[in-house]
Amino acid sequence: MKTVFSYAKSYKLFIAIALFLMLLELTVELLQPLVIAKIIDDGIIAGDRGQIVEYGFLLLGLSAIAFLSGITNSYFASHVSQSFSFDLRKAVYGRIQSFSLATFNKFPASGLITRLTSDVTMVQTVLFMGLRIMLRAPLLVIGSIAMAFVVNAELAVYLVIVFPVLLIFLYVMVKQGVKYFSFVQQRLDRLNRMVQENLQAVRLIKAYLRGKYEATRFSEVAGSLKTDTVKAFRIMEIILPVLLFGMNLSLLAVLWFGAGQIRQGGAEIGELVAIVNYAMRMTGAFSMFSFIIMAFARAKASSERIEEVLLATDVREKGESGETNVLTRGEVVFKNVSFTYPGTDREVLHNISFRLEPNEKLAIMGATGSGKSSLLQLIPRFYDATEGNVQIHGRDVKDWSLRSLRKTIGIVPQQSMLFTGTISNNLSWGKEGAEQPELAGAAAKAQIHETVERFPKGYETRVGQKGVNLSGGQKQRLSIARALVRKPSVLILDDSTSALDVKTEAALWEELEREHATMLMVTQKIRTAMKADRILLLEDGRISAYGTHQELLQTSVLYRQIAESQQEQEVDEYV
Ligand SMILES: Nc1ncnc2c1ncn2[C@@H]1O[C@H](COP(=O)(O)OP(=O)(O)OP(=O)(O)O)[C@@H](O)[C@H]1O
Repeated sequence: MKTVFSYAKSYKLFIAIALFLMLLELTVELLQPLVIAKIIDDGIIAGDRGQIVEYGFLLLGLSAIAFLSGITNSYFASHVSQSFSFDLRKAVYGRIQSFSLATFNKFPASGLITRLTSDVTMVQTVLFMGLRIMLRAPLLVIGSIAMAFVVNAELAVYLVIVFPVLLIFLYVMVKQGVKYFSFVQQRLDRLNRMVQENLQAVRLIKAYLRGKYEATRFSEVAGSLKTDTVKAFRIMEIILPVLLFGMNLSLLAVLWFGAGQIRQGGAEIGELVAIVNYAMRMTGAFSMFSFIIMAFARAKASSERIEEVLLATDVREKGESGETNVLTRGEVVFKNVSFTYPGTDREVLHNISFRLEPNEKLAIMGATGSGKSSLLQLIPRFYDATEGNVQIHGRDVKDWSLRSLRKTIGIVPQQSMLFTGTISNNLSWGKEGAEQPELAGAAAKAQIHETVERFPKGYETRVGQKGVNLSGGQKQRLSIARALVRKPSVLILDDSTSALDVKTEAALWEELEREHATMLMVTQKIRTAMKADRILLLEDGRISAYGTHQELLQTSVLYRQIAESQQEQEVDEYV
């Protein structure tokens, strides 16, 4: 909890003010029974109206102070807790953004969402309670006991007799509570993961008529969340009645022995009333305990989960900082590169070496799972090569700052990903502050400008979540335009033209050929690959062939087979 609550440090002054006000409210509250005792003993029983009025005004004054300090304390407590949760959320989000992919993959996305939302809310609530009632309740109990001893020590003893038992009971309950609430957060993670997956795959669920099956699965997951939450709350529900039972036993003892003392003249009525009043306040404080313990148990579980993110070790050798240089040369070199995904033991790339001069265009081909995407991911350092090195602009990628490196690379991923916003917003993602003509120019190269112009709102057309209102081909071309806006010196296209028709793809290729960028393009089509300067054919993570189309036709049996099969396919399609 230490790391999480260190984010409250910036609000030290406000925390001190809130705590001071809380103590003031508490002190006033503890003085009130004393004044009531005075009204009874010195005023009512002694028949002195002057004393009654004097102490009456004092009581009113104390109530006013308690009221005002209570309200001001609430103001500061909520200000501090809201600002704290804002800072904490920002820090967790920033940390997630800074993760290398290897670390990011260790956390399911739904788990990160729960941490950013409900876990942060839990610790925020506990900080608010801490400044408002969490300390107040135990202090009220301790203060009430102390004041009861001041009023009448013999009777006060009956208030503390049950204490050790109640404390042991509370300790056991807190431990259990933390355990069960941590289960509850895990269940919440699972539920989030499932909802996220289902909403993403809603078309698939409809197409495969899996709605009913998924609804049953959802009920099971939601059901286990319910069961664990009920279990956790049941533990908490036991706390209050047990505490109240213990306190009521004490109160009965106070009344019984207090009445005896009054009969024998050993105590005043006002004293007994004051001690009963303190006992009632203690009971009230105890009833707050169950809420506090519940919140504390949940916050402890939540803060541990948040700290998993904040304190995660993220191994990336270099490149986190450093100045941003504009890298424009554009050579790409792979030198004896082998690669194994972190946390696995199967090498997916073996001893890959090739060199691309600036502006050279490389087509990468290979069967599914042969390592094409894995190879491309090493250039922007989504992962680092396990052996050998990848060089760009004449230096090892690890020697550039990540910002410099990524600023000069344009990436079009295998699955086009667009964001909610306008088409313009999506395109300017490639280059912050890009002017409209730049966006339109890039869109024209990506063969999507005319289509966008035909939309009633043109570039201001809103794109739904993940581009739901666009076709697969339109999304692919917008993703390409987004990369081109950047004017990258290295352009990476990971099978990003699969949804384009032959004519559009040819026109796109003509534009890309003219682009001043070294290009690595995964493709399954020989017709596209043959236009590249070189072709790299991968087979099970190894280079099976490398050269021009003509060279590969001569040297690679596999390439020839692919070429022939695609030619036959085209003839079949034509016939
Ligand atoms: N994040 C990952 N963690 C572990 N293994 C992975 C990961 N991503 C891919 N792999 C494995 O690496 C191998 C190469 O996958 P890769 O995605 O590079 O192939 P590909 O040639 O791009 O395939 P496709 O044409 O289907 O996209 C596969 O065996 C795959 O199972």
